Amino acid sequence: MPLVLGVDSSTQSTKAVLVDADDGTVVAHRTAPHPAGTEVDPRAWLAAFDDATSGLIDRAAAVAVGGQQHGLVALDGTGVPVRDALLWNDTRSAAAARDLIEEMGGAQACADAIGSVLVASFTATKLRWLRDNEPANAGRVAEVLLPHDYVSRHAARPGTPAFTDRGDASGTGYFATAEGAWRPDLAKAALGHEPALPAVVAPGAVAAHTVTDQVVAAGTGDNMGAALGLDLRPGDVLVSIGTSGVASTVSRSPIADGTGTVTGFADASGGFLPMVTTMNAAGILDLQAKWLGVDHDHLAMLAMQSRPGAGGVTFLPYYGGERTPNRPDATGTWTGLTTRTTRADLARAAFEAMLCALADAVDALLAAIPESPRRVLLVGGATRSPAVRALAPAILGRPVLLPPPGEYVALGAARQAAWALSGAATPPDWPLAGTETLDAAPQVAVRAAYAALRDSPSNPHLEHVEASVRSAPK
Ligand SMILES: Nc1ncnc2c1ncn2[C@@H]1O[C@H](COP(=O)(O)OP(=O)(O)O)[C@@H](O)[C@H]1O
Ligand SMILES: O=C(CO)[C@@H](O)[C@H](O)COP(=O)(O)O
Repeated sequence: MPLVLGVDSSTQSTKAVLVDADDGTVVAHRTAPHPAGTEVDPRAWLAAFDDATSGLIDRAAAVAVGGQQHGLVALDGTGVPVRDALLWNDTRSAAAARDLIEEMGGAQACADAIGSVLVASFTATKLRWLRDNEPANAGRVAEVLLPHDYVSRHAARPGTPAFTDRGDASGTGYFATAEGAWRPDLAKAALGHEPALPAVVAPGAVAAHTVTDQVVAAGTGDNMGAALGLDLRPGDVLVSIGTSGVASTVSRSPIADGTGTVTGFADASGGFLPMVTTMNAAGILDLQAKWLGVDHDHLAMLAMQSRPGAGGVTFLPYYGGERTPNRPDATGTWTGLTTRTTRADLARAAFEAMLCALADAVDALLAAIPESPRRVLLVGGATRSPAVRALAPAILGRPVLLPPPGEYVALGAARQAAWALSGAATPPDWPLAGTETLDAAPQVAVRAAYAALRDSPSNPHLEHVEASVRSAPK
């Protein structure tokens, strides 16, 4: 029974799971926190990797790292970061995204080239921001990595050249996703000169070895890792509620959505991963709990004391700007507050707003793919909340499958490690037992109230970016 180690270097923490390669049983797990913020010294992720994998990695025959997508780890000629990494949820490069889209010939041309329409999350936009705002730093950039590439190389023997996979590469903005090849010309256009890019390792292949000769697999983006961990099939929709809110599915063919709502990523097993991402998800609950001075259990209890519609309170949860819809400069907008509004209503409104944004994401995803929906699965840190579990099927308007509590990105990375270790053509079959079905009557009125506010012409952030994308040349 060989053991394999899967790691999720996600936005808020590193999670490591040690897994039996034969059947996917988790035998041990550890986590280590990351610094907060949208700009982080990437060496903190290496320290968190060392901490979370300590005592586990020595027991593993193979290891793989899943990581938060996008982001910019810019290294100088000696491999030292030229500045702190910019994360996927840092919106300072929104204008750079608009410029690059225009230079590529408009939104549809951009989607045709890379599979997605650029938003501030994508690495290419951060390279352009660096070129325009920190030219001295930009000039020192010799190599550009994604967060998971940087951590994977740390796991490998010193001197190993950097490597990545097509899943995470598809979120850079300089990777032709349908063809599976870098577009170094696009990286050069963004940065001003051509940086070294990591080798793209095939799904299931051995990418490198550790200093003690353990196999290191390619690793991937966290959402691709979750799809692998849950063995997602076409028609399955995975809703993940972590720092980001994500609705994703796997598909055999690429998409190119010129509206920018659905990003057309590659997955970690040779197919594609159409996906809709919101920037504000579990953090909405964190903030609401802080404002009300309660913990998460109390917040959930309060929310369940209110009624559907939260006593008329509705809000747009765009606290950190938003990506879907594309409103990077937006802020939160609360409506419907009266003298009758209670603390319970305020708590309830937070769950409803978070889930309405995710329901929009699911609808947009389903509208963009040819497959009819098979199953909707729910994962991520916020599923620990009983109120999320109670309200998700009601707001999503369909039954939701809740896999047993687990770190599914890390599990997917472990499955990739086991795949590379086996040398087989396909990943090992790991059964998923104990999935619970959540069901509730759909709350159509709650979604209608949210949609009315989201699309209200009086919303100060509505026109700005969406209009600029619409008017980009075809
Ligand atoms: N009981 C809970 N109720 C609501 N939210 C929770 C609970 N436990 C954890 N969370 C939230 O889950 C989030 C972390 O989820 P996770 O999927 O690990 O995020 P990421 O992968 O982005 O690092 C945090 O924002 C945290 O507050
Ligand atoms: O930007 C995206 C997807 O495009 C995010 O989903 C990041 O990949 C971060 O994920 P979490 O840390 O929230 O899981």
